[in-house]
Amino acid sequence: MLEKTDIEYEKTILIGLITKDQDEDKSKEYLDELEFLAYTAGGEVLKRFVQKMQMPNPKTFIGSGKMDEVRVFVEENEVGTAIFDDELSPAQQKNIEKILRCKIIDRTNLILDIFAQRAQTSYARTQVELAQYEYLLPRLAGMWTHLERQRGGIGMRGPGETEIETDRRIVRDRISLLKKKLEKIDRQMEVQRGNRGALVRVALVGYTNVGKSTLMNVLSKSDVFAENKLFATLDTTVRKVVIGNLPFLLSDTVGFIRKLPTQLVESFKSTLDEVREADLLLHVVDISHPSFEDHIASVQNILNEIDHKDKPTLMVFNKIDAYEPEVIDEDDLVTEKTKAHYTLQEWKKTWMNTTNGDAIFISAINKENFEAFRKMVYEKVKEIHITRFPYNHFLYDEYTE
Ligand SMILES: Nc1nc2c(ncn2[C@@H]2O[C@H](COP(=O)(O)OP(=O)(O)OP(=O)(O)O)[C@@H](O)[C@H]2O)c(=O)[nH]1
Repeated sequence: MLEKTDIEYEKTILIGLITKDQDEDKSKEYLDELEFLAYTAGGEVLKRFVQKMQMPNPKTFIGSGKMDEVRVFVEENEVGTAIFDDELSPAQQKNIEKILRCKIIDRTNLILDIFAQRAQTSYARTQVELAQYEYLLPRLAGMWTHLERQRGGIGMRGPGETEIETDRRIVRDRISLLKKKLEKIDRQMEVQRGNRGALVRVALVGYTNVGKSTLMNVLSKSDVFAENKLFATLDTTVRKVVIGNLPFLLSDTVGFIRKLPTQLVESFKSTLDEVREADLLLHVVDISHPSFEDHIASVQNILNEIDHKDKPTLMVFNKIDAYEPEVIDEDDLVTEKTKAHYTLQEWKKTWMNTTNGDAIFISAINKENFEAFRKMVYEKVKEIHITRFPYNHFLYDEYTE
């Protein structure tokens, strides 16, 4: 496991906006997440700069006065990297580099970088490399030319500098080569999936760091990599799990995040096929996270994008051990909605109603409510099994712990 002392952290600043559709609290939450991403990528955040603006400045993202303040801070503190909380256009990136003269990374680039750092297998590496080249292609002209001396670290993993600076044609060739390589592996994986026979397939989905791998471990008693950093899992792990006497296949796949770069959704299509072909989704949510409702919406958006919004889904609210009730001012308790979000108990009621009972509240770490969860998964898998194989009365008589 990577501890903070194992690597040298890069001096980093974050830059975000408070816009008309994003209030101060939201902006803080987004920057908290960006800081966690930066930390995962190897950055130590010295300061956050936030500006209130109707919309991003088309030339430099933030206004010129603010940019001056940032420039002075960067110079005085020898900041190596400035991370912007949105995707920058190639022109914005170039203009900002000229002013700040440090590495300029946007949210998309940062996520791609973490994926590059985390990719373990040649398949995951190929998928990330493809996404990185697709991100780079429109940004090639004249990019980073004055930054040669500062290469390495955040945002610089993956395609090497010679490729970055060669012309678009070579990059396009590389893209089509990688696509062909992926297609070949995809076909092999399709065959593998086809060979898995008649077992019901269950897929864990959810925002990054919600506890999917931990849950996979406790359900299958295996040893899947779980870490308190984002995107610990990039490759899909599939395990056979038996609950009671009913076997099924459980897959743990890449975590989702707000504004997951489209290049990544595209190149991870086949990893996500595991989700597409699942009979049942376990949508894991970290209920102790203040933005968990936004996370649910982000996951649902990505599921819509990959076209399976209507799949049977069990909402699994994890980390109830870490849930802290929101402290709400007495005066705020006037509306039913506010009241309903007050305690874990009230949350349970709300979600049980919203999901018609397809929700469960657990702690994967200390196994709280775990037997009820196992039983619920068992019942759902059994239901699917019976519908699919009405004549195969199988072994499932009763659920046993
Ligand atoms: N307090 C608490 N922490 C948990 C619980 N379940 C998991 N965690 C922790 O949450 C962190 C993330 O867990 P993972 O299992 O790696 O999460 P993941 O969803 O697979 O993460 P990605 O690979 O980023 O998608 C780890 O530090 C876990 O120990 C829980 O029930 N309670």
